[in-house]
Amino acid sequence: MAKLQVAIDLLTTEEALALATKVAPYIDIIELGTPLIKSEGLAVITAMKNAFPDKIVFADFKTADAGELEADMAFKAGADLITILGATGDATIIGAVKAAKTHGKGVVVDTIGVTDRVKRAQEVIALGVEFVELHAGLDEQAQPGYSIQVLIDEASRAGVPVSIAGGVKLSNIAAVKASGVKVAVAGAAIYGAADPAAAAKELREALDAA
Ligand SMILES: O=C([C@H](O)CO)[C@H](O)[C@H](O)COP(=O)(O)O
Repeated sequence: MAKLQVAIDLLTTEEALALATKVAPYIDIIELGTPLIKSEGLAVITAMKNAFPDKIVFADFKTADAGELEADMAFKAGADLITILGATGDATIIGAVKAAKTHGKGVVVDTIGVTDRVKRAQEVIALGVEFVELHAGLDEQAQPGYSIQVLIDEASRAGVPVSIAGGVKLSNIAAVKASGVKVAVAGAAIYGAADPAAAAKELREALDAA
């Protein structure tokens, strides 16, 4: 069964907790977006884990260096998963995996900025990461001609555990699931909806039905 992850790209702990409260019944993983963590610091991780101890709390650090140190910081604050950039060197990923093993937590590699996402996903899985996020970030999504189909095609041939992030919404979540992903990540489709709870419920139902 594919998991549903809500990516919270809001800027305050108060807003993030309010959104999570609305959508928690329908989602498995609560992602604290990079802008949110930069705005609120490690305290937002602790606040979210304390409020939702049964959810997987995902700290989108996008770490590029000092992997062991930054992962240790995130896990001590309450994160269950942390992202490390796939574009960085293996040593940073290996360090984060070491910290994850110490804490009994996990590392996700984010392929933002990686040219050959499938090749890099296959490489880093061998380093002990939980799964790889095939990710077109907000800036890449804004480029003319962007289509999530690229990520769906990559997931279909990855052959390793992956998630897709980059414009997941109701109209494409069945195709995202059919590609074999472990996790479907939806940000704006939930936090930008007029009724986030209804949007999360529809995505959950579509994911489970597909
Ligand atoms: O990770 C993200 C981005 O880099 C900003 O932090 C987004 O949360 C991710 O792209 C998912 O969001 P949507 O594309 O809006 O679904």
